[in-house]
Amino acid sequence: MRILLVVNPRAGRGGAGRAARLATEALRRRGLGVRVTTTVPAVGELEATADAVVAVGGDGTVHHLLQRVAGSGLPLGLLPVGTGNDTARTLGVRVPRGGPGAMARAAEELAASLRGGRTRTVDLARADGRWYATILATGLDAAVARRARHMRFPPGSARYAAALAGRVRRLPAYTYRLEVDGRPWEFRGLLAAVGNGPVYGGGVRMCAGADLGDGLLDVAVVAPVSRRRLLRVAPRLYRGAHLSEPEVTVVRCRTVRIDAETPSGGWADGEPVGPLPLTVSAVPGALTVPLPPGAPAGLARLSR
Ligand SMILES: Nc1ncnc2c1ncn2[C@@H]1O[C@H](COP(=O)(O)OP(=O)(O)OP(=O)(O)O)[C@@H](O)[C@H]1O
Repeated sequence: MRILLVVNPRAGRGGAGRAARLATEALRRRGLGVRVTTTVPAVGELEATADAVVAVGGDGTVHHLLQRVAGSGLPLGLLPVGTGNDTARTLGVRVPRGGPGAMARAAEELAASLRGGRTRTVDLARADGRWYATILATGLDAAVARRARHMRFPPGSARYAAALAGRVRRLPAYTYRLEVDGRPWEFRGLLAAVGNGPVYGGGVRMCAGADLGDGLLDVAVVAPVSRRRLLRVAPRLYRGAHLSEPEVTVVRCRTVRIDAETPSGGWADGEPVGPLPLTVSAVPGALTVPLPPGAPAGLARLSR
């Protein structure tokens, strides 16, 4: 079995090189062939030279790889060394925290999953041809994603909270025009988030009910709120407990067209996707991921 590690030296706080060395050792010890690269190969080259590919980086690294592996059946493993690591959280992959021991454990787990050879498929979303795994942000959250991308401090997922704090002085209200499975829906909103998975922004569970195996998108919209109210509710976002608040509405659908005059357009997996309008569809089973050897039966349920 040939594994290609795609390493992003810019991810997180620069631990990607070390993580890649640990993963290489762990994989070779299990008899797997390993190649390491810092550039994402074209899809034909990937399929011809690798039996599985691993993203050693954060959500941006995974996002760039999704554009190559989605729909191909080529398994994508993760060694999450980014800032937010929301795709890893979504897929139940351990995010190494607490020094070298944690990184070594994550590398061993990854190698054991790939060696085991069991995989499952999960849904992806596609926004005007761009694949993503987590959530497409628009409105306030797109502005937060844009700001977080240009910040170097604080490290880790606290960066998104800091970016939000910098955006709450004047909260926007946009006129949104959605088509949800063809049905028009117009409202004034602070943001609208289109979730394939439940989480973005370093652990914010905006679309907490999103299921990677249901073939559906969870569209969470938030009505305009005061700064005071937002700051009060914000901590609940990390538990998904905001969903019962009166300003929050969630609808499930296969396809949504989303339009609003916002300055930041759409951002998915922490990356810019483009200006609105965007049409997003759920694509069932588009991503194949390795399954840990002791994975519970509940995960295998997602295999198609
Ligand atoms: N193949 C690629 N081509 C161009 N840019 C890339 C590629 N892979 C990653 N990047 C860029 O590198 C930057 C940092 O990578 P990444 O997003 O993986 O780490 P991070 O920002 O620390 O983590 P996270 O996204 O989890 O918060 C991102 O802006 C991303 O767009």
